Amino acid sequence: MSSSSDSPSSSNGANFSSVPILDYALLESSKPDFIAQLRHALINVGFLYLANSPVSQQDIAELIHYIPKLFALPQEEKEKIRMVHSPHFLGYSRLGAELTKDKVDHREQFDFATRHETRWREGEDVPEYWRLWGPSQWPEESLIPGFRATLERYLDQVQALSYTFISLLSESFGLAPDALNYFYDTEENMQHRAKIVQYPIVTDPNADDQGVGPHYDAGFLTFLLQASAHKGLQVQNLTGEWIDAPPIPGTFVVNIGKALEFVTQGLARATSHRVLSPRGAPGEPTLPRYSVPFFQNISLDVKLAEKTLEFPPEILKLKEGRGKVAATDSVNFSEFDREPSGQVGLIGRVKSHPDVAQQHYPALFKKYFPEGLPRAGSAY
Ligand SMILES: O=C(O)CCC(=O)C(=O)O
Ligand SMILES: [Fe+2]
Repeated sequence: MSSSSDSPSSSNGANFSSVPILDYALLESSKPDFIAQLRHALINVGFLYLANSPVSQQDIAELIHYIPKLFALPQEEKEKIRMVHSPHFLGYSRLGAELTKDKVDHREQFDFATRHETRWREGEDVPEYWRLWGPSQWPEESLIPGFRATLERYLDQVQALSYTFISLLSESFGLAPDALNYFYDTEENMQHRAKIVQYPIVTDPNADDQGVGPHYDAGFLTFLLQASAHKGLQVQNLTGEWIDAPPIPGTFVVNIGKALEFVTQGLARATSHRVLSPRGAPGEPTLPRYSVPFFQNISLDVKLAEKTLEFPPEILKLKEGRGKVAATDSVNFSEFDREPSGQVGLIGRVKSHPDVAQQHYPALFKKYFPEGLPRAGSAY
């Protein structure tokens, strides 16, 4: 892939006006160039497109083909796998179930995750946050045959890519490829999450256009598949301007979560982003926008402040070139350094999905919602 926006010099260090495109094939032909472009994108932008990844394009096409069918399932079938039935916060969420910055997000979604048997057992002396991870809820196979196998195949591949990518990131910051392994558990004790999201078209010109409000992702890396042709995803640059990140077929959008920003001492930027609802102009298609974000997690038990990575001084200096990062609004993540990451994650989920918490985590529910169930969860 060639584009004027993929060279490190095309967006200046202090700010950015487009999201860089990295070509995974460059790893084979010229690894040092790939690593240099990656370093630039991580430090100065915090967002990048990844073209020619090893994830099978055929599997991606198959997954995309299933998405409208998933949302078109009878409402009662979707309700059968509502998130409220899952102590692992996996399953279906209706349109308008979540708030970001006190406004309703105009999206409907399913939360799925990579295969995992929960390690939490009732009555055993194990941390409650272990219960955060466990099996997904799947729609009835006969209603959408092959969907589960397709999604699992996709998640396996994105999971593998996410581990490779984190070792490339370590190299780009002058560390050994396995320097970040400390933050993961053994493979069978890890679980990563994904959502399949539908953003309906908003036709009323006066209606609010918040698909999802401005936020940071929480974990290490996000791999976003934009699964329809709509624009809508936007990324905030250092001066606060919103930059479009339109779908580019055959690519992932990769971005950094707050936990990775923390452990890399701010070298890898977590960048604020949002989605505007697609607008239905007369004569234009009325199909919704679809996306599939994959969130790479870290070990539930790890405390971020336990491990200080030693970056070469010349790498740390590169942060100076980008100027001051605007004040972050990271209320949700302030406990990261002191608490096990699973505890931080559990509290975040409880706040976002109070109905699930009321059902499965009554003590935490009481603590965070002493007045009872609010109208919707509030993520940020
Ligand atoms: O749907 C998208 O394009 C982005 C979604 C997102 O940022 C999120 O769910 O964290
Ligand atoms: Fe996000």
